Order: sequence, then C-alpha cells, then structure tokens
Amino acid sequence: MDRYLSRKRARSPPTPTCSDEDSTDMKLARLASLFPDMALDALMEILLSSGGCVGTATTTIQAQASLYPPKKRSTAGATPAIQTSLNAHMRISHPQDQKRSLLTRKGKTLHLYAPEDIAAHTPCTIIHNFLPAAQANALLLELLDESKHFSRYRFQLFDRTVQSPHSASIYVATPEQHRQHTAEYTYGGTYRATVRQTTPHLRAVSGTVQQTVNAEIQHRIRTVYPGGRKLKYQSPKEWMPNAAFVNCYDGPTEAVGYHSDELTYLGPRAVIGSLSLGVEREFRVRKIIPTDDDDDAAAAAAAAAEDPEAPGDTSEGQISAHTAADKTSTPTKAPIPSELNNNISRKSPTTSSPAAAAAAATAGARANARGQISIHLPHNSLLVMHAEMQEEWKHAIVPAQTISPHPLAGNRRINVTYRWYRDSLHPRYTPRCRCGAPTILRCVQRRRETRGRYMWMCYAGYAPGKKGCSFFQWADFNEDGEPLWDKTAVPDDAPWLENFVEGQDQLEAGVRGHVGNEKDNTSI
Ligand SMILES: O=C(O)CCC(=O)C(=O)O
Ligand SMILES: [Fe+2]
Repeated sequence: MDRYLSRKRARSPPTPTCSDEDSTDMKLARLASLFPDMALDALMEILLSSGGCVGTATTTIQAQASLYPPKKRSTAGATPAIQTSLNAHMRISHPQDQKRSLLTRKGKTLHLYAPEDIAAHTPCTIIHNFLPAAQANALLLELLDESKHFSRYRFQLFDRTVQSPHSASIYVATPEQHRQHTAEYTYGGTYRATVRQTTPHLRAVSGTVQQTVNAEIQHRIRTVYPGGRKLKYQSPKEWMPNAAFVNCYDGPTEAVGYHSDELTYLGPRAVIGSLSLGVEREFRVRKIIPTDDDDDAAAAAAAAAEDPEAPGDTSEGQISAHTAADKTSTPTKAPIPSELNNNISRKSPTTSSPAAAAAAATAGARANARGQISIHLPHNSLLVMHAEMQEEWKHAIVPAQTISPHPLAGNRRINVTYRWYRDSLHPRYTPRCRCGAPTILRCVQRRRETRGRYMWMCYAGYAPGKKGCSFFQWADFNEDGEPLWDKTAVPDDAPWLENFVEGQDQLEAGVRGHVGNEKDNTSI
C-alpha cells in the first residue's frame, strides 16, 4: 500500500471500473499492478469474491488496508508533492556520503525532480528535453504506430499464466539480429514472441543516446564512484547499444512492478539508457535491503513480516545454502524471475481472504522499509540507469491515479530502453541447463554470505507450457565483467550483434545479402 502513504497520493485512490471485456488474467494483472505488494492468490480470491469486478476488488483491498494502517501513519510532514531541488531546503553532503540513502523513510515516497537531486540520491541521472522537440515528436509518432504490434509478456506463476500489465517489443538493427533474437536469445527462460527491426527515427536517435550515455557514465565515475574509478565488473569499454526494448503504457493503470532487469546478456554492472515519450509517468526506485541489515530498526522490524522477497523464498535464500566451491549444486526449488514477476508474491497458494489481504498488506513492508524515490519522467527525458542500479536497486513504473494527456500520445506513454548485449555473453556461450534450455544470469541481492555473486540458473519453468529444472551454477567474471569460461570450446562462426549505428553503416553499404527485407520492417 506504499503508494498511498505519500501526501500526494493520499486523497483519491484509483477506481478502476468493471469491465467484462478483460480476461480474468488481465484483471488479475491490473490488480497486481495496482497492489504490487499483495500475493497473487489473495488478489485472485478478492477478485472472485468481488464478482470479477476490478473496481469492487480495489475498494475491498483499500478497506482492508485502512483496517490495518501502518503505525504512525501521518500525512503531516510527508514529502511535498512539488519541489524544485532538495538543495533549496537542506544541505546535502557529497554524493559519496552513504547517509544520502537515509533521505527516504519507511513507507514514504520521496519525489525528486531536479537532475542534481536525482544524481545524488538515486543510481540514475536524468536529462530533460533531451532531443530537439521535433525529433522527439517524430519518434513518438513512429513508436505509437509501432505499438499496434506490441505484445504482453506471458509467464507462468504456479498453475496460471499471467500477462505483464503493459505491452512491449524488442528492436534490433538487422535481419540477422532479428533471427538471433527470435531463435537464440531468450527472455525469462523463453524465446521472444515480438522482435522487430529498428525503425528510422529509433535508429537516428540511438547515436545521440550512445554519445550521451557514455558521457554520463564517465561523469558518474569521476564524481560518484570511490576513487573516481569504474565499479568492479563494470565494462571499461564504450557503451554501444545494440538492442532496444520499447514499452507502451496505455492509460494510467498500465504499469510494471518492482524488478531488476535480467542480466543474462547485459552482464554485470549493466548501464541502460531509457528514453521517455508521451504521458509523464512516475518511475520509482528503491534500494534492496540486505538480510543482515539489522542496524536499521525499521528494516529489522519489517523483516519479520512476510515478504515476497524474503530469504528462504528467493534465489538468495536458496543459493546461500551452497558453498562457494559448490559449482553445480542444486537449489531445492527455483526462484521466480525478479524481472518477470512484477512483484507478484510467490507464497504458496494457501492464504485466504480477508486474512490473506491483511497479511499480504504487510508483506511489502520489508521491501518498503527504507521507502522509495519517485522520479518523474516527462516527455523527451533520458534517464540513465547506472552500473550500480540492477544489482542494488529495484525499479517500477507505478500505476497513476491521474495522468495529463499528451497532445500526440493521448493517455499513452512510450519508453525506449537502449541496451548493450555483450558479445562475450552471446547465447552461443551462456550455459545450458540439464533440461536443454538456456540459463539466465542473476545476482544475489539480499543474502549477506553471497551478496553480489552472480549465478546461472534455469528459468524454463516460468515460461508458459514449459517445465524447468533446478540447474544452478555460480557465474565468474573478471574485473571488467567479462565471463571466465573457455571460449575455445565454442564454435566461432556465428555473426555477432551489430551496434545500431554500425548496423546502419553495414546496411547502407549493402554488406549483407538479405537487406532486401529492410524496406518492410514490419513484416520480419
Ligand atoms: O518504462 C520504463 O521507464 C521502465 C521500463 C523497464 O523497467 C524495463 O523495460 O525493464
Ligand atoms: Fe526494467
């Protein structure tokens, strides 16, 4: 219920309407995005007891939450909805000062707007009015048209298939990359349904994004990282985007829950350039609290609550049972993919409503023990998620109570996340598990003994219609985040992924035989 605790959000709760046009899964996904801290099975029960009406279910859950208010709940003194810069109100120490994380408090949302505040208190930097206005509008129109072809990601949760509460597609530079992305690269344990070839404006903008992100990385290293040096495992090479995820959020309830991005092909300490177009939405970040962090009373108290991300029920809990030498040990059960679950709880489906609702209402307490920071992403803003982001923080686009329609996009927001898939993590190299599926790369985020270690694991079990296995293997990298495995064992004749800019150069030079397909980039 965290998003109701800030002053800005306390007055009018969202009131989704009843719609019989949506499937039960869609309604469940909507509820899950509205109440990301609640267990899926509890949401399902409430939905059923509300006659399948999302609006009634929402009201029921809110009523439950008000019966069990967080202690000392108060709107007085909460974060003001609008501020220009924290600098105007307080003295901020150097960005390296760890105390900056204490700016957020349990259950509170701190809204930051000024780029200097965002750089100092989150793992991100933001550039407003990033592109020339006409170019941003042209890209927006192009991608709104493209969004007709987007799909919702489907994944398996216990015995039901769940859809993401927004739609998306991945864009790559050439037909060869398109082939690789549908047949070789996986996402959350399955091959992608929607891969498209980059469009003219998307391609044109990628060079500007590349330049800016590289400059931001260098600035971050100089001004924030200890000793002015890149982080361990961060790549020293130039950041070269060669894939872009384009997300569409159609209306205020479309969202993505708290997650860290899948590292399988990005590798450790990944940097992502994220361009926002259309309707302004809130991007929230919260720091992952390690399980041993009991110096903070709030965190410790909240840790006692049931938590969908608590140790023992996650990869961290399971993996910690294995020693460092235990290279191919077998966890007792596979964890849920953090990027895919959209914060849907993974408790066993035994809880019941309304007790389940109350229990689930406290379930997010631990995750929320330090509160969260909201970064507002207006049209034509570039957010850089820096190298410390995916391993140490989670992020989300939260449902909005109200949105201001955009003159070109109406209620829609388009987001482009430019990503750099590393050559050394091409699927020809990444481990396959016993069931034959490609594994995915994750980082231990909570458990003290193994925090920061990377692991390969089977995720096939989270793909609809597939059965996974319990494959697990520690992943080792050198200082620059290059995987330490025997490349000579792997055939080396498959083509690499071209960077967007290089891909364009090759297409223009007619290097590839199949550029004839290029004209109709909607049909590949
Ligand atoms: O829409 C956004 O700004 C974030 C999207 C996101 O987190 C993702 O694609 O992984
Ligand atoms: Fe993400």
